[in-house]
Amino acid sequence: SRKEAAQRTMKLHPMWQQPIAVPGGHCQSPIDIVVRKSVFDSALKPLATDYDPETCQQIWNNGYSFLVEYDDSADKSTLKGGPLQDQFRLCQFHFHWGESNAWGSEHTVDRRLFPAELHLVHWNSDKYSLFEEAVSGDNGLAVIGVFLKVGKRHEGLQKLVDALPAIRHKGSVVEFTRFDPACLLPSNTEDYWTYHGSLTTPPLTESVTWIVMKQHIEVSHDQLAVFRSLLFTSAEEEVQKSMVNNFRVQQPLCGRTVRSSFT
Ligand SMILES: O=C1NC(=O)[C@@H](c2ccccc2)S1
Ligand SMILES: [Zn+2]
Repeated sequence: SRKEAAQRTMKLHPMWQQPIAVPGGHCQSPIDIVVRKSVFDSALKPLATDYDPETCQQIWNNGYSFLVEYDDSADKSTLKGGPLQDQFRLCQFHFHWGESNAWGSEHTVDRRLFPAELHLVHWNSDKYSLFEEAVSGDNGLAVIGVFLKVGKRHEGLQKLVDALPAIRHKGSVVEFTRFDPACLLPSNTEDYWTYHGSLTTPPLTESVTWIVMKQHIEVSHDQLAVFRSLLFTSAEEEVQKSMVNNFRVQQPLCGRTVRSSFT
């Protein structure tokens, strides 16, 4: 088809053919966080996460990233506080990364790129009864973004890294239990930027309260290399494409204010 021909010429994975714009989308993500333009808000509280490792269910390759999914049928792994008024349930976390350590994050800080970015995705269980409803609802989602830097090995991440070879191909899933995602948060959960934005993949809905942590976490070069051993493609496809550069480019701020919880 013309679309496939266009994708072939653009040599882009269908997913990452950057949509030119979302019709009427003035609150898109990710963005560049300009530190000196962020506005300190003393009303912003520390994050209050309360994650239950027993709700961890599986890890799978969805052809764009790998997701660790949690049982969100009850208020067991929750996020409150920060900029949020309501209680949010953790449904999954995943990462975005580059083919090299020079880039890979979705958000940037004063144009600085990080090699990867963790997203912990939560939905508003005070307002909605399902993630699918919250995705397109007002104040539906809260996503915590954590930057990754290459340095010392992250002991908590290793259990996840060891599971990746079993889900190399798109569509593969394995059981993954008793993982506490709190171990992936930086020690300082008081300092963050927050702004109103969107999902960074389709449906790109503008239902997200973004919470981007100021402090990064460190992972080793070898741990990040295992992320890059994953594939965008399923086992049947004749051409295997390595899962790298699965990030969206920064979007216009369109007059939005980024608040900071710290001075
Ligand atoms: O933070 C985000 N990262 C993504 O890949 C987007 C997404 C899309 C659908 C479900 C969960 C997350 S939104
Ligand atoms: Zn993401």
